[in-house]
Amino acid sequence: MMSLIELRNVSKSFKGLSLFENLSVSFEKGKIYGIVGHNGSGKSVLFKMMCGFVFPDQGSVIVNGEELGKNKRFPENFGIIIDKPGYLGDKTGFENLRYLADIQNKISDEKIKEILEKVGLSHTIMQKVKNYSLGMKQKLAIAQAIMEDQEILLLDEPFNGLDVDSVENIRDLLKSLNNQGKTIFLTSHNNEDIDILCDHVFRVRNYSLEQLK
Ligand SMILES: Nc1ncnc2c1ncn2[C@@H]1O[C@H](COP(=O)(O)OP(=O)(O)OP(=O)(O)O)[C@@H](O)[C@H]1O
Repeated sequence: MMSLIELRNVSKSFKGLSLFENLSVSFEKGKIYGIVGHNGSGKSVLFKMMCGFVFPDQGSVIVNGEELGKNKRFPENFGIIIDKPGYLGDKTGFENLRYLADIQNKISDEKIKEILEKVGLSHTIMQKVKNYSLGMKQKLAIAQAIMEDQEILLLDEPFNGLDVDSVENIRDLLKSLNNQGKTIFLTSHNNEDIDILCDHVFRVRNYSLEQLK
């Protein structure tokens, strides 16, 4: 079976800080993958290379059979949370999603409302994002990542700042997206999230990925 995403002999460093050396790994469609590792080990950089935000110094990243950076500058089909997403503070959560949706595709207002409901933000629809709590911003980031029905989700710390019930809700949401065939990659410093959700788990170690599950 063709891999969904393959990294071939990838090396990446920043100003003498080596993060990956000759990393080769492949990921299949339809799974939930967990990526764990120490602060600063390179999890976010890995995600950025997988979606073409950052290019490896050496080696290649192949998504759906196409090498990133060759013909494809930017792969479609990724829903992404990496770093803190920049929002327009003076706009409501709804308006922020509306704005992002207009840049990319056409999404109906109903669909945006449905997504806000799914992540647990339907009651804050009239509230400005600058007044959102940490957890509310995190839910908005999740909404942004999933609203276009993207096939591949790269979610860096999706549970950050969420209360217990919200963690449950988002876990269920991710499972249902996975049941619909989406491939999900997530990082977490919480082992329970990783254990409960992930089919496979990799740890960033020795400038490479070590498979734990
Ligand atoms: N554009 C960049 N320029 C220079 N250094 C960078 C750049 N991007 C990342 N780094 C460095 O690469 C290392 C890995 O960063 P990364 O964000 O991938 O870590 P992480 O594993 O996601 O950490 P955390 O668990 O804290 O989120 C860090 O030391 C970071 O400072």
